[in-house]
Amino acid sequence: MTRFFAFLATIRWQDLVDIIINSYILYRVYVLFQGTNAFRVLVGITSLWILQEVAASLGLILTSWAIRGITTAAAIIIIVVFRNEIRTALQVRNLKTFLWGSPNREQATSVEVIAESAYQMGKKRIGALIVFPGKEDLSEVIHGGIPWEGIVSQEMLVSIFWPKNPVHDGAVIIRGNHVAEVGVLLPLSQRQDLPTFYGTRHRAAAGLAERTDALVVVVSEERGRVTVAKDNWIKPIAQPEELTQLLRKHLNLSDGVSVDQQKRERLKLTLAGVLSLLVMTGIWFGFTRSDDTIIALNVPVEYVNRPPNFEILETSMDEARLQLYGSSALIKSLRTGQVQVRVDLSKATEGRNVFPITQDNIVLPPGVFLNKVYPPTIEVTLDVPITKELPIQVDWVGRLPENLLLIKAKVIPEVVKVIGGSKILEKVNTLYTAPVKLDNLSKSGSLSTSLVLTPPSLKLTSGSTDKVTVNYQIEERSADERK
Ligand SMILES: Nc1ncnc2c1ncn2[C@@H]1O[C@H](COP(=O)(O)OP(=O)(O)OP(=O)(O)O)[C@@H](O)[C@H]1O
Repeated sequence: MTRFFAFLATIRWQDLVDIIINSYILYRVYVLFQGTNAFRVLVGITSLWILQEVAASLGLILTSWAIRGITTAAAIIIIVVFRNEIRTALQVRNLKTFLWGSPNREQATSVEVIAESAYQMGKKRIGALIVFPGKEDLSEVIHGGIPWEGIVSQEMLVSIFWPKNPVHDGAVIIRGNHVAEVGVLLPLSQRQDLPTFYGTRHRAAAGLAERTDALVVVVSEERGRVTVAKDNWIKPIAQPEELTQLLRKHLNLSDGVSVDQQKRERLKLTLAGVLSLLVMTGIWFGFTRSDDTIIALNVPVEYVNRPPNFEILETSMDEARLQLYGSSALIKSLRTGQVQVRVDLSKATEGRNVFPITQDNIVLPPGVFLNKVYPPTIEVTLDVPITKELPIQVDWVGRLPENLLLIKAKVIPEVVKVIGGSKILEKVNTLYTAPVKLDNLSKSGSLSTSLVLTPPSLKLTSGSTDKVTVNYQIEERSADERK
């Protein structure tokens, strides 16, 4: 028991927030995608992944390797094949619905108006085909629609299907409280068991219902009967109330759904919430509480907040050796750059400064902890920058041929101004050019070369250039000199 409480004490508030945020994301993915094909495939991929982990833990090398390949390929395929469905699921009206609401519930379709219109059209023998999409994307199976942004009303529906209207042929698509498209061609059902008096209008309704999760209402021009097609069934509906009920259920509008169904829906969502929480807690434990692993890392030391009037002359160490520990999953995923050692120089003074390296100087990713650090202190010597004029000398290398003699060499400019730490510049009295090979020279002339700033902390003053010209004079040795 005491062990359990000791364990609880190690859980930080950040860990709880972490689990809650990720559980909620998982729960929202379920709410937005439930019932779609993409969701079913996602569940399949997750099951494959679990299977692969089990196979790996049992040591089934080939099986786990093969499942991993299939899972990776399937994850790419899901995005390509279901891109339209994913887009539809994410296409909600506002951020609030995306983060909080139920995607179907916000669209209050006037189901009574639609039911009333269907029976009115039936009475007047006006044929109609009305599609109510579910969660699945229809764009792959329907064709030829004309966009139509109009709020649903009895007058509008009747006038669209009025036989003299140019767009009365085909189906209308209802989204929320809008007629989204008119004149849409639906796929025909190939079923043999449909009654013979069902013509192409009814076959089109059955065809779309078979292929997708849409509900289609048909009004027969010949008989005036209202028929509904959904999944694999198609049946006449005698009363407007019954049609209203069916539409409410399909559109997930609560007051039309029975109390039982509402309860079931609530239970399903609660279960999804609890399951998301359990899954995320499990993943969190797997990640952060697996066996502790220790690693040693060499991390470059960063010196920050250097007072602008000082230069760093010398440091005792450029790297600190850290011994870190944490769960093996976190330690394995550790990348350079996630760990930083920083020494704050804001309070440093001229000369030698000693800084202790403690937990406060080290930035670690969450879940990774410091065990030891070497060295425990770092020495930093700071210096004040000054400007100094230095003569330039040519760095001759190699030898002239035996018969030649370098008489004179002049560097232009002869001096250059550099900026550097006062202690450094105390010891520097000359600046050299880049090495110039004597072996290549055969007669007097001039050449261009550059300056080498040594030590590298030196900088040229503005206006100075690191390019210099060397004019040199070479003469032949006399016979006596050669001897
Ligand atoms: N693939 C289709 N997609 C959308 N609408 C279609 C399609 N095929 C036919 N229709 C609609 O159905 C009408 C033809 O209906 P048809 O008489 O063949 O069918 P029906 O099932 O007997 O219907 P009704 O009882 O109204 O006569 C067309 O004018 C057109 O508006």
